[in-house]
Amino acid sequence: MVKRRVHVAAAAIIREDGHVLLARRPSIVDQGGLWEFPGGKLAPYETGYEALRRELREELGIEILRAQPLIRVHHEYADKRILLDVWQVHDFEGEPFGREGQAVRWVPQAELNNYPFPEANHPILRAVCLPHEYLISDEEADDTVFLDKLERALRDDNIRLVQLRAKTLDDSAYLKRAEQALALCRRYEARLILNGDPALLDSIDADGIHLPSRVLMALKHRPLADDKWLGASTHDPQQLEQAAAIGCDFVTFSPVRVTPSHPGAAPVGWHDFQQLVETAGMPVYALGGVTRDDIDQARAVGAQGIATIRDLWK
Ligand SMILES: Nc1nc2c([nH]c(=O)n2[C@H]2C[C@H](O)[C@@H](COP(=O)(O)OP(=O)(O)OP(=O)(O)O)O2)c(=O)[nH]1
Ligand SMILES: [Mg+2]
Repeated sequence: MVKRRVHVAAAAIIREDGHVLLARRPSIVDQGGLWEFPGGKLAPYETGYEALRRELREELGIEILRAQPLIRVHHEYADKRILLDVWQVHDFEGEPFGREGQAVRWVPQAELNNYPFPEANHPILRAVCLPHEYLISDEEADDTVFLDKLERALRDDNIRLVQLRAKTLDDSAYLKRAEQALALCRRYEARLILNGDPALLDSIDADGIHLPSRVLMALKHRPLADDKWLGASTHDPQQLEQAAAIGCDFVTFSPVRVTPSHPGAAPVGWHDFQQLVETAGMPVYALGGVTRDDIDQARAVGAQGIATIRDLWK
């Protein structure tokens, strides 16, 4: 049987207080009774954005004023192949309500896990909960200098996702720094991801682990519980596939551009990056020679956003 292909535009409407708008699919339709991001199938000749605007008029009675791509998810159901083309809606007119009688609810991000979603939605939930900038900390000999720089990024640049990368520290110095960094991140409600062995989380209750690509490629299973974040560094299609196979929640992909830190590495460029992100099946941060000024460009080609050391670690 040749499976039907379905292209669906859906909306992640995230309020300023972080609540996300969900709707419940009527019990009689496909995936009935499950919660979803409002939206629906593209009509012939419609673009994703046009379909999004029409569906939200029809389903919620709102008029979208501004939206940006969030993530594209390809998923195979038993009866069809689906592309979920998900947009983050930044601005709309009207008060959303269930125009087709469906339940509609603003849900705090922390409670999203309590709602049953269709299988394809897993990466969307990751994308909704992750910020668009990922700060990777630089090598820093002194703890006090390190903490000052970290606090500056949290306070002045509003960073909410931090990777503690410190290859030059030994284990005990790393743990000591991680504890201090975690306390600081907690104060700013930022997440701290440790770069290293998953067993680090037994000693310190950080928010997750970031795997170097070499470690990623050696794993057979996801090495973390589901309530922690698992990230990984990737540089080619095989590593992206492996990240999906072991259930990573997000990845960085590098180098996208020429970067002084890795002068020998061939940059992939935005065009090829877009092809890689399209089938990644999880949020991807562009890394390598990119700055905050590149966030819109990165998102336009499907990325979650950018990851950087240089631009945010000052
Ligand atoms: N809108 C939406 N659809 C989703 C999500 N997750 C997911 O697997 N789907 C699937 C379920 C359906 O097979 C398909 C969306 O179709 P739909 O029934 O909403 O399409 P539509 O609004 O155009 O409705 P219809 O006129 O075809 O009945 O995508 C999601 O988060 N939002
Ligand atoms: Mg619909």
